[in-house]
Amino acid sequence: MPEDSSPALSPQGIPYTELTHYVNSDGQHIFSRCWKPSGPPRGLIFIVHGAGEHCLRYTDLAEALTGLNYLVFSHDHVGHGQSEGDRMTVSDFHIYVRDSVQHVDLMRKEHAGLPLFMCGHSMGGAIAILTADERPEEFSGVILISPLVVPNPESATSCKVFAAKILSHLLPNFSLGTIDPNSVSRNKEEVEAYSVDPLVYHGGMKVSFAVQLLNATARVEKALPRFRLPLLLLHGTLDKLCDIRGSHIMMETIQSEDKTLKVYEDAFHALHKELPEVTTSVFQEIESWLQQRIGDTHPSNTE
Ligand SMILES: O=C(c1ccc2nc(C3CCCCC3)oc2c1)N1CC(N2CCN(c3ncccn3)CC2)C1
Repeated sequence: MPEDSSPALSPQGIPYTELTHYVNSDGQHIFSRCWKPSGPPRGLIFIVHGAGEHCLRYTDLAEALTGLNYLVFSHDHVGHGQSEGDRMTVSDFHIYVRDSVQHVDLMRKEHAGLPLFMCGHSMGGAIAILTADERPEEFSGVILISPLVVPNPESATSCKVFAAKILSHLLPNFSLGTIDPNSVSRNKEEVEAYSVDPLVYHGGMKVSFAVQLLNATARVEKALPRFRLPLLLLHGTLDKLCDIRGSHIMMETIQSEDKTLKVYEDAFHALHKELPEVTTSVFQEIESWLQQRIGDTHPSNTE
């Protein structure tokens, strides 16, 4: 039987030969994106997106950072956006961490010696924490926007968790329903943009995926006492998806001496896609935090 010579296609039907990508250790094509500054980069920033979304949703943040001479890179996790894999499905949460470590290694080969920061949102925050736990020596700091650290106590009671784990074995694709984007951001334009984005997964969360998110929170809990990197945490008080309590627990548990928690009163989950006054502040906080921590040792940092 001749080998199949037709090019691999993205979920949207685009040949991967036309898309920037890398191939993960399961042979899956992972869509990747790099935003480059006009001049020599002074540092690298790896953006880690959350569940159901994709890396191109971080273009605004990436372009703000390239304007400050950072090189920004990201990818669509397996089963998300333009990467291969069943939609918002993963057999083990560690696959997201493994693929992130692979992308960091690929970028390190091209940009050795530059300080590297990670910025994760929601589930992407959990991936960032676990990636930092695997490769702490790689990173100069971590920025977390409403990270998934502990499950929301209302949505993950011990009874619901037990039921989810049983159901996950019997009916792994059973849908737990969808997230109402109006509960994630007060910005109606952002809600609309998210709701019509064809690269976003708009289906319900499978119970097997929710169990993987629970597994992630358990692994994060074990990793926190080992975390000692410089940290900027940003969280809204009215986050109904990832409880701000998780960020307070992180601040109390980690070994980092350099740690900052910026709380946004009355803000919802997607702080980087919230009301203009919130999102503007989030971008400014990130930029100034990076500015204070990027060593001036690198020639491009002497500007
Ligand atoms: O990573 C997540 C996410 C999604 C669902 C989750 N459920 C849990 C619980 C479930 C029970 C077990 C314990 C974990 O954690 C989640 C994290 N993301 C990224 C976020 N999305 C939401 C929609 N977005 C949005 N919506 C409106 C306007 C702009 N962006 C983009 C970000 C949600």
